[in-house]
Amino acid sequence: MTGAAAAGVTRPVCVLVGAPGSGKTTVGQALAAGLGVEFRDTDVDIERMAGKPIPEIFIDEGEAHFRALERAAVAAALASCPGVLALGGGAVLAEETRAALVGHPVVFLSVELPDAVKRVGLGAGRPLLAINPRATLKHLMDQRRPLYEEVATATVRTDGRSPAEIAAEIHALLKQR
Ligand SMILES: Nc1ncnc2c1ncn2[C@@H]1O[C@H](COP(=O)(O)OP(=O)(O)OP(=O)(O)O)[C@@H](O)[C@H]1O
Ligand SMILES: O=C(O)C1=C[C@@H](O)[C@@H](O)[C@H](O)C1
Ligand SMILES: [Mg+2]
Repeated sequence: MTGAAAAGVTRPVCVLVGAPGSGKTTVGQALAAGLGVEFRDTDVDIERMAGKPIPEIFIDEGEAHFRALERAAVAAALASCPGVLALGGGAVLAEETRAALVGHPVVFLSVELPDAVKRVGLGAGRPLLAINPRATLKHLMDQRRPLYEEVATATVRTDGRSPAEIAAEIHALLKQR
């Protein structure tokens, strides 16, 4: 038994970070299935906590309120998720969250703009991409790449690769640890 397990502390086997459309949810589900562990997504936790979809939180209470819910959701999940945990695309903007990720196995799913644009389409369900999705996505990705790299213990490229292939690479990386 590890020290953490002996102390009754639950930690994710893998935390996924990356831009909208990098595949955190899709790859995370495949990875969790392959490892036989639960999959958790902080976006889903936030919607449950707020009792409404993320676009409605942005409209009704604004982005600052959403980010506060997100910081709380990430902290709770890091302390209670025993499986694969996907964070929202903007979670790493919070210094508190970046600090909380230290010591966890964090995989940055990298994606370049052409594949990201294909994957998010018109940005449906992603409030930050509601206007001019391509330009906004480019701006978000440029701003956030250093933050994803700062928290990551490994980076896995996703361009032109299938979710199953990416999940298999992460599975192999986790086995090496
Ligand atoms: N490697 C891939 N190749 C092709 N399509 C992909 C790949 N990964 C994800 N997709 C598709 O791209 C879309 C976005 O993927 P997904 O929702 O998993 O991204 P995300 O990183 O969770 O985004 P968000 O930050 O908005 O939650 C989905 O339609 C998914 O099927
Ligand atoms: O990139 C972002 O800032 C976001 C990504 C999504 O996962 C959601 O967390 C929300 O739509 C905000
Ligand atoms: Mg997602």
